Amino acid sequence: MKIDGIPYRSVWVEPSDGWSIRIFDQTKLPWSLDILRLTEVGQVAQAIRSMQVRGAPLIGAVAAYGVALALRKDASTERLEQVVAELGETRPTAINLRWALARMRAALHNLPAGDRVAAAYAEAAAICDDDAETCRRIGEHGLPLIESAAKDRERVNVLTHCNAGWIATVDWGTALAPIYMAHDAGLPVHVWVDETRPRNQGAALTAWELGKHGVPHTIIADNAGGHLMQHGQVDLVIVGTDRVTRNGDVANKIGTYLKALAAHDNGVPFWVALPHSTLDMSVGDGVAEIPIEERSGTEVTDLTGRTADGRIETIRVAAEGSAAANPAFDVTPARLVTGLITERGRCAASEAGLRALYPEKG
Ligand SMILES: CSC[C@@H](O)[C@@H](O)C(=O)COP(=O)(O)O
Repeated sequence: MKIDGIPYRSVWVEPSDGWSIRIFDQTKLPWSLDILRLTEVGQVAQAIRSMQVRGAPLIGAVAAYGVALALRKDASTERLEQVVAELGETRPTAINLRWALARMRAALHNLPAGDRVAAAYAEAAAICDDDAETCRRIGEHGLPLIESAAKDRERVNVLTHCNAGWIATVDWGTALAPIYMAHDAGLPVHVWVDETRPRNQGAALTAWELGKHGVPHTIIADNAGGHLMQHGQVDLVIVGTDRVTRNGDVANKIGTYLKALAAHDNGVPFWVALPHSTLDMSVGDGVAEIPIEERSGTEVTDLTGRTADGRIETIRVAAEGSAAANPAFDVTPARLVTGLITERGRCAASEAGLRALYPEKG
């Protein structure tokens, strides 16, 4: 996608700068567009943990390049196993991270050590190309939902939660891909952007992305969605996901479950967009089995923003001395999900639906 007319992906390599890796520092958006240069696997792990890079597909892609950076120093089998294990621990909920690392391991394990660095860069690049094309196809398969909603409305109101746009993937995004395609096709799409406390990925990142692409949108407090649905102001919900189980349960940013409950109560279609790398067929019951990341309580008690004179500052908004809990994801049971939008088409959020689209998945 483009920023001020210049096409970008969310991660890229600079061969002319020692094959170092570039990402946007997402903790600085929307205030400044800082590009980070990563040359060591430790920097990659830190960028994932601190959420300088985030979004399920993107952390997988960046971790893949992290393997390549690590192997430049030591391409032994022992180091390969170690770095795959270490990067896999950086964030627990998004399965894309482990999917990408398993793919790297499978591609590299049986190669002679001397061939591994070039093969690692090539495999990481293939993961990126795969993700960009997969997300483009998710857009194509989600577009008809917006097209049909547009037939009897002056404006189609889509509500989304967190950021499942192009900066959460390598390109296009998952939940936002159909929205970009609808907007580009001239459809009158408008997006309700949940602010997404505590880290504000909606207000900071989704709103920034949509604004750069010229897509009409309005930021709302997380608690406003149910009210808007009761008053007929939401035509459909589209969210991304960090892991979908074989039953069709959906892990996504904390607060997604409450949106699904409100959508169910109001008869609003609730769609989930995902690439194949987000499917975890080894898990059945998502509520019981998906590990939910617990992050620092300071993300709840504090807020970061830009002051009038341009400084980025973090201030405490909570009462002094109170404890804060910060589960970063929740699981929406399949019964609340209208359907899944994948790169292979749409399906029911169920084992039968997923197996029909992905017969090769174990
Ligand atoms: C295409 S991204 C899908 C999900 O990763 C996204 O909705 C989300 O929950 C991101 O969480 P984050 O904690 O910001 O990495």
